[in-house]
Amino acid sequence: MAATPAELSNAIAELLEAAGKDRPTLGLVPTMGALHQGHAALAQAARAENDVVVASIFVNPLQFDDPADLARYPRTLEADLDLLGAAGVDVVFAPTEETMYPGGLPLVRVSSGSLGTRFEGASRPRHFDGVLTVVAKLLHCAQPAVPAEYRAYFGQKDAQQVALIRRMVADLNFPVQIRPVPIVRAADGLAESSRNVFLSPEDRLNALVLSAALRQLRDRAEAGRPLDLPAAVGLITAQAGVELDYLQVVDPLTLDPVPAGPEDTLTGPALALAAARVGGIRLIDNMELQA
Ligand SMILES: Nc1ncnc2c1ncn2[C@@H]1O[C@H](COP(=O)(O)OP(=O)(O)OP(=O)(O)O)[C@@H](O)[C@H]1O
Ligand SMILES: CC(C)(CO)[C@@H](O)C(=O)[O-]
Ligand code: BAL
Repeated sequence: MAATPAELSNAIAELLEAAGKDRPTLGLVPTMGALHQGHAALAQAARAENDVVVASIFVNPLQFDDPADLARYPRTLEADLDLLGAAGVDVVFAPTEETMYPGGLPLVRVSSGSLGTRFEGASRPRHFDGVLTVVAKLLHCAQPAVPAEYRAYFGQKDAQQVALIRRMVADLNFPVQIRPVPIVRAADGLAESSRNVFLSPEDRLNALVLSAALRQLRDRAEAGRPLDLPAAVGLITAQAGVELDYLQVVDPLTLDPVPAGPEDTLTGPALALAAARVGGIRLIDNMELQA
C-alpha cells in the first residue's frame, strides 16, 4: 500500500521497470472504497490489459455537497484491500485527506463547465468540479515517470462522470486513455453501488423500478418502437417509496437530450439516464439505447 504520492511514484517506477518492456502499460482504477463487484470489474479490466495495476481509495470531501452524506459514506478498508488483492491489483494508493489536500481544500480547481451543472450536477452543486479536481490529482500522482501506456478505468454507472473525465482529458491534454467499464448489476437488476447497503429490503424492491424503466426504453429502442419517455417516467412515479429526480434520453457524448416522446423513434445511439431517491438514498442508473 502507498500512502503518499512519493511512495506511489516509487512503487510504480519499480513495477514498470520489473515488467522488462520498452513501453509497459499502467492501469489506474480510482475509487472511494466500500468496494463491490462493480469495482472488481474495473480492477479485473485493468488487470487484463496492463502490466501494472494501481487502485486508489480516497473519499474525496470536495465532491460532497452534503456533509451528512460524506460522514456516513461507508468505509471498509480491510475488506477493500482483500478485494483488490484478489483482483490482482499491484499497488493500492490510500492517502489521507491531509496528504491529498495539505493546508486545506485547494484554491485552484478544475471547472466542469455547463456539462457539470446538469443531471447529477443540478442535484449536487459543485460535485463534478470536486470529482474532476481529485481525478486530475490522482492521474498526476500515478503518472508514470518512464515511457509507458497510461490508462484509467471508470464505471459506466457514473455515465456523466465518464463523459466529463473524457472532456477534461481531451480539453486539458492529459496523457492518459480513459477506459469505460460496463455497469455491473446484482441478480435482481439493481446497479451495484456502495450506497446500496443503506437500502432496507423494501427500499431495494422499490428501487428495481429504476432499472425496469430503463429496460422498457431499451426494449422499445431495439424494437424500433417510439421511446415514449413519459410512459417510462410514469412507471417510476407510480412506484411508492421512490422519488424520481430525472429520467432523460440523451446523446452519449454531449448528454444533450434527444427527442423521446410518444411518437419519437431513435435514429442513433443514445443513453437513458436516471436518478431517484429511495428511502432517502440517492441512486443513479443508466442504459445504452440502440436503434
Ligand atoms: N455497478 C457498477 N458497475 C461498474 N462500475 C461501477 C459500479 N459501481 C461503481 N462503479 C465505478 O467504480 C468507480 C468508483 O466508484 P465509487 O467508489 O463511487 O463507487 P459507487 O458504488 O459508485 O459509490 P456510490 O455509492 O458513490 O455510487 C467509479 O468509476 C464508478 O463508476
Ligand atoms: C472517480 C472518483 C473515485 C473520484 O473521487 C469517484 O467520483 C467515484 O468513485 O466515482
Ligand atoms: N461514484 C460517484 C461518487 C459519488 O457519489 O460521489
